[in-house]
Amino acid sequence: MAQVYFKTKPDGRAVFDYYYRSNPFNGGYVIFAGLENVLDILENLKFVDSDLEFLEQHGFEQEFLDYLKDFRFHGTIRSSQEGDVVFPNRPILQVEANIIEAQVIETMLLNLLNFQSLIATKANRIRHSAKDATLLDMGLRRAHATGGYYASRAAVIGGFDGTSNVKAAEDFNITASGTMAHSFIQSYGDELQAFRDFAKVRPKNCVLLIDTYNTLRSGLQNAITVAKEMEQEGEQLMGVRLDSGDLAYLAKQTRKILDDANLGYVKIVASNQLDEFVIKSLKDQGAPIDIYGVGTNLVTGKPDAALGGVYKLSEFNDDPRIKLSENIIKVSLPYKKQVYRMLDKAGMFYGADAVAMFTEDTIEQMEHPFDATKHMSLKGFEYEALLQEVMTDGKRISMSRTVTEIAAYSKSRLEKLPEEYKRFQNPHIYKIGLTPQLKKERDILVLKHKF
Ligand SMILES: Nc1ncnc2c1ncn2[C@@H]1O[C@H](COP(=O)(O)OP(=O)(O)OP(=O)(O)O)[C@@H](O)[C@H]1O
Ligand SMILES: O=P(O)(O)OC[C@H]1O[C@H](OP(=O)(O)OP(=O)(O)O)[C@H](O)[C@@H]1O
Ligand SMILES: O=C(O)c1cccnc1
Repeated sequence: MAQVYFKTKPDGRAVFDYYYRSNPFNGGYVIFAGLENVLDILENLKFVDSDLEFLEQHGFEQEFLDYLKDFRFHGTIRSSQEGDVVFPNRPILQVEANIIEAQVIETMLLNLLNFQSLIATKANRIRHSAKDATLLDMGLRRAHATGGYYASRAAVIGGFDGTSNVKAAEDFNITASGTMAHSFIQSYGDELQAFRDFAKVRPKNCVLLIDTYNTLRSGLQNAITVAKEMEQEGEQLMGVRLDSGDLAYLAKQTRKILDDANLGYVKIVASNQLDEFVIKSLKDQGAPIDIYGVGTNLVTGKPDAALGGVYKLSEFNDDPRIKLSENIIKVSLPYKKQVYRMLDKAGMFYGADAVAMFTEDTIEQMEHPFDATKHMSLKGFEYEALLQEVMTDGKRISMSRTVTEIAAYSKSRLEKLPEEYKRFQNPHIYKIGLTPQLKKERDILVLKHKF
């Protein structure tokens, strides 16, 4: 496509929208993640000699390859802030650029935003169940190959506290954490000696895995012995980890036995195929678990596996563009747009985002995108414009934000979303409406292209 654009309309200006059509996990929202990584790539995007040689072998013309040699992204990006709570069928990010530049970045942008938004959302659901407990990502070994790297980043944006993925911890400046594997204890055969050696070499943040042989009769007793020995050395055992069996029963027994041994400070860590539902159930059963380690279900976004975000052309050389579909919900929104979020008197999200043409300066009403009987007056509402310019002419216009800052922002945004949108069963549906002008212009284009 890029080579054809280069030969036929090299100066074409495009506007593309990134959005998704339905919430994952039957949930009520998505946590938008991956923006900083997209901006990093856009600032540094180029074709090196080996890329050009590869493309030459695939029949691309010399003139086009010469163009790619000096290729840089010079576009403008307007976007929701990374970490914000977002909803289906409204632009989350908008790219305004030369058509070749805007097209070449499509798959990279979708890959980063769809995956990280899926995992940040899953992480946030787990955070919702875990309440104030500590959450650790343990998923790299079960992740879809290199996806694990970005999953660890997204997990922290969604509310996790740390990761066992040391490379992600180093690169994204997030907390690295870990306990021990069964193989460590198996290698000794003698569980007590394994615990002793570990505690001696790594006394700080030491967590002993107690289910290799028998959780209550062997692992816990040996952990208590080592905890007492650590006290003699002026150290404290941080915790014990349960990784099998009935986690509620074992956590209650473990807590009682630790407390009876005057080890009230020793924390209980639990892992084993956890997700938001198991953690909620454990909480409901009163399991005294302080720290949850979550792997597979987090980093694979189980059971959904992908967020179906799309990248659709909405304007070309200042003319609106539309994509029709048999399925009315899949008809795209033409024109360059802005999205406004309605706030209630207390500054909480009211439950409605209005999509407007970028050129509209007052918005007074929003209409249901397809149901002519449904509309809502926006008069008297405070609102926020959600698509903010983050990149102009290929350059970021503000400092990049750290993962910790993004996570804090995400938390503050979620606090503004009323609880009924966060529940797991039949969450309240957040309203997305179109201004009458945008709806009218969309319908004119639908009729123009209809057969
Ligand atoms: N009290 C509980 N309430 C609800 N779910 C639990 C409870 N205890 C454990 N689970 C969950 O039930 C599932 C049990 O899985 P599984 O049968 O593989 O465990 P296991 O047999 O104890 O472990 P392993 O095979 O590793 O020895 C896991 O997802 C676990 O997190
Ligand atoms: O269950 P997940 O949510 O995916 O969490 C991570 C799991 O990975 C580890 O087990 P694994 O069997 O890989 O190794 P281990 O022998 O070290 O426990 C760990 O003990 C957890 O059980
Ligand atoms: O630190 C741990 O205990 C850990 C890390 C990754 C996977 N399973 C366990």
